[in-house]
Amino acid sequence: MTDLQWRVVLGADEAGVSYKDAIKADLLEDPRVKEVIDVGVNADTDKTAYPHVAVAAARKIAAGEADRGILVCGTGMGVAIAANKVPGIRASVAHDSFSVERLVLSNDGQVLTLGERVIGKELARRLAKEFLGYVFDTSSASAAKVDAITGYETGASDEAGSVPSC
Ligand SMILES: O=C[C@H](O)[C@H](O)COP(=O)(O)O
Repeated sequence: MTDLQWRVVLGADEAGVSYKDAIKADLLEDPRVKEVIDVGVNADTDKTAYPHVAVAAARKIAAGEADRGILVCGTGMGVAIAANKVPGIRASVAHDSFSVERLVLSNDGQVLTLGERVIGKELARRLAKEFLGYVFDTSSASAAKVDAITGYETGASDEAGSVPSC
């Protein structure tokens, strides 16, 4: 991102709050970030289940109130599965640099999810920073594939029994 600045929504459950707060501190110092929206939880004593946090965050993006999301739970998987239930949201766990790159450049993913019980804090912080360094190219060859995902979500491109090339 060059002249634009991100509005980033953050969320975590009790298992991810420590990393979420570390990433939040980083983002508040990041000149590429103009707004951080924290939907919680804010303490590991808060037992709000991860689907509620993930959907609340994803809805901010779907509503146009945030551009990107970073969600943390124990594995990153539960928050990804939940966030993907919100129409228009593409979320995935990514625990290496290449996957973070492809989450944006291949899949136009708006939500990166991380597992606090899986990777180290410094890697999580680095991946969060890298995530904001990529912008999907709508003129790329990947765009039609992302459009196909959207088509299955909306029903627009569902052709029963057929497997189109793209
Ligand atoms: O995907 C789920 C997360 O890892 C969560 O933090 C822990 O969920 P659990 O308590 O159901 O294992």
